[in-house]
Amino acid sequence: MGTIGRAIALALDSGDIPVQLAAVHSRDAEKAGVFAATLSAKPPVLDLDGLIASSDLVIEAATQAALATIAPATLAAGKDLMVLSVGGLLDHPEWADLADRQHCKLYVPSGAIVGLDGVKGACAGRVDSVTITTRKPPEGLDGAPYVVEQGIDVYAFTEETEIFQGSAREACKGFPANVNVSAALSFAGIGPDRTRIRIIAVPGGTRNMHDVEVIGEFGRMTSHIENVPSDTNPRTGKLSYLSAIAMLKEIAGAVRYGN
Ligand SMILES: NC(=O)C1=CN([C@@H]2O[C@H](COP(=O)(O)OP(=O)(O)OC[C@H]3O[C@@H](n4cnc5c(N)ncnc54)[C@H](OP(=O)(O)O)[C@@H]3O)[C@@H](O)[C@H]2O)C=CC1
Ligand SMILES: O=C([O-])CC(=O)C(=O)O
Repeated sequence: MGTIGRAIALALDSGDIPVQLAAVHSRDAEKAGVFAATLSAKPPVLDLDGLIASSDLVIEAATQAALATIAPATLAAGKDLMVLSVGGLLDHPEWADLADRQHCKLYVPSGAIVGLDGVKGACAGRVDSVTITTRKPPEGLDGAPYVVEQGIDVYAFTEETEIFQGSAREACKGFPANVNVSAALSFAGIGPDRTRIRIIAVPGGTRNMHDVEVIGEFGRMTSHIENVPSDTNPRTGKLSYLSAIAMLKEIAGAVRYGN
């Protein structure tokens, strides 16, 4: 029931998508209840087991830490799962196997990144490198575990400054609420250890930006997004929830566009 969860709930409540919001879940049931009461559907606020039991598809939009509980519980119950805290999937390849055994689906929307269709196509052939460069204003990086551990003052920079360079797997540990896009890119592409990421703090920046470059036998592909930070979480760009809403529409519909 954070930024993404509420945006999805509101989209479902508008009635534009043929999907019913069965229930919501939060650590703070009272706070969630206040929000749920504003929806015309008035979904019940349930504990996790109750939510899973009453749903066909569970959408995780919480944290990587919460995903460690939500994913195995949902999949073990044979229910489909959509994951936003995508970095939390990196160290759990067994969840894909569990979904397979339970005949249910694990969905990862593109979220705040663009071009994963092309990356998937490219990876059907030989790909030599995948690199993502993430640029965020200080507010979009503040408080990340890596920033805290390294004692980096993200507000002190006067010009664009690279604060991290490494693999997507390392980045998702150091920046679990900031670069889930690099995990989605890894799954679409060449995996979290070969996918490289640079994270750049942009003083005075107003957009969360991600530049992806893929080089392979197909040639070279680049993508660029300038994502407006959401109103309630500066780390999260608006396309994050719009992408999840679009994926829900496709799941509920008969036609699927793109790859
Ligand atoms: N894939 C992508 O492209 C993107 C992914 N993300 C990721 O998606 C996730 C959600 O993002 P966003 O909505 O912006 O984050 P918010 O911080 O706005 O909301 C997260 C919510 O999760 C709740 N929460 C935390 N722990 C638990 C738990 N154990 N059980 C239930 N609820 C819990 C928090 O509520 P409270 O603290 O009140 O309990 C909070 O309301 C994050 O992990 C974020 O990094 C974000 C942007 C893009
Ligand atoms: O919205 C963004 O820029 C991406 C983001 O927070 C994430 O990937 O975790």
